[in-house]
Amino acid sequence: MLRSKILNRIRLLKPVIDRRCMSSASKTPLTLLEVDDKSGIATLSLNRPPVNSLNIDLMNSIIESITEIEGNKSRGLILTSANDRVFCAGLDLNELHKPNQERLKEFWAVFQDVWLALHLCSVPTAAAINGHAPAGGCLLATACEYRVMLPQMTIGLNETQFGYMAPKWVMLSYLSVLPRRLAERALTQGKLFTTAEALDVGLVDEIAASKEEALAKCSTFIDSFSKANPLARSLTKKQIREPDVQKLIADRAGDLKECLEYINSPLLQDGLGAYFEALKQKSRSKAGKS
Ligand SMILES: CCCCC/C=C\CCC/C=C/CC(=O)SCCNC(=O)CCNC(=O)[C@H](O)C(C)(C)COP(=O)(O)OP(=O)(O)OC[C@H]1O[C@@H](n2cnc3c(N)ncnc32)[C@H](O)[C@@H]1OP(=O)(O)O
Repeated sequence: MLRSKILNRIRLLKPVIDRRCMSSASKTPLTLLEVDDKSGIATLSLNRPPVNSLNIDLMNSIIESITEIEGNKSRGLILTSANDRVFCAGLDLNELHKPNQERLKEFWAVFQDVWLALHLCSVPTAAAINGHAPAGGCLLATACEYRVMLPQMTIGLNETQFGYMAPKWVMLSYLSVLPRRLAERALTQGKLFTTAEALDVGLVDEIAASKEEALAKCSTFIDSFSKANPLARSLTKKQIREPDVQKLIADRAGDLKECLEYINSPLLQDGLGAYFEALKQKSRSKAGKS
């Protein structure tokens, strides 16, 4: 079966699930996993300061946590952030800018893996988006089945704003939640939706006033499956998601090759360099360092 093939592959890649990746700087875990004894719902918090940008270690940690959740019979998974301002800033730009080629190959393969693991997770999944969720952050949220977002945040696939085109399978996540015409416009504009706009177009399902409320609303969504047989539910989810998943699985190597060429092209490297520098400059000005 497709799902078990992928999960087996993930397990082969990561045979020890209890050794969750640690941040090399602080030795704190990059994800925090808590399972509520009463509800059986697992909360997975991204914990890579300052902005939960996705590097190889964080993505591996997410995959390991999902594998653990599927193994420990949790009833559902809520994805959230340990940071009050940022859900996830997307891919770590350090991995994309002037990359080491071998590391870039590994990075892209793990990026594909994390999308597959979240997309095919057998238990109900919901994102409590308690901060900004640009690019890869939006991708994690849209791979979940339900989204609850805090006010005054932003979410969207903004790749064209920094000179990139989102890969085909990333676009599919958008198409699974937005009508085609709207997805096309938002993708080409690189639009970041405010929370209110995201609710209006259906990119998120609900707004919550606080993180606690967002978690509670995600739990209510997960509870809505209490009358569904878990196996039948997960097979149905898999069946619906299979065409999108197959598009990536059928050509992972081709996707990797295209991405490497694309990411390495001088024009895109220059654009990304300028974007990243502007981001650092903004951060320095905020801190009063310039
Ligand atoms: C033909 C085939 C085509 C195939 C396509 C191939 C390839 C396409 C690849 C493109 C895919 C991209 C997906 C991505 O996810 S790329 C990442 C995009 N992310 C963003 O644009 C977000 C950028 N960040 C922000 O907008 C803000 O940081 C914020 C998330 C809104 C948070 O704002 P704030 O709280 O004010 O924090 P700061 O801005 O001050 O940042 C603090 C700190 O963090 C650094 N940083 C922020 N984002 C990233 C990041 N994504 N990666 C690495 N570092 C990041 C920022 O520089 C500050 O650090 P310093 O203080 O050290 O400067």
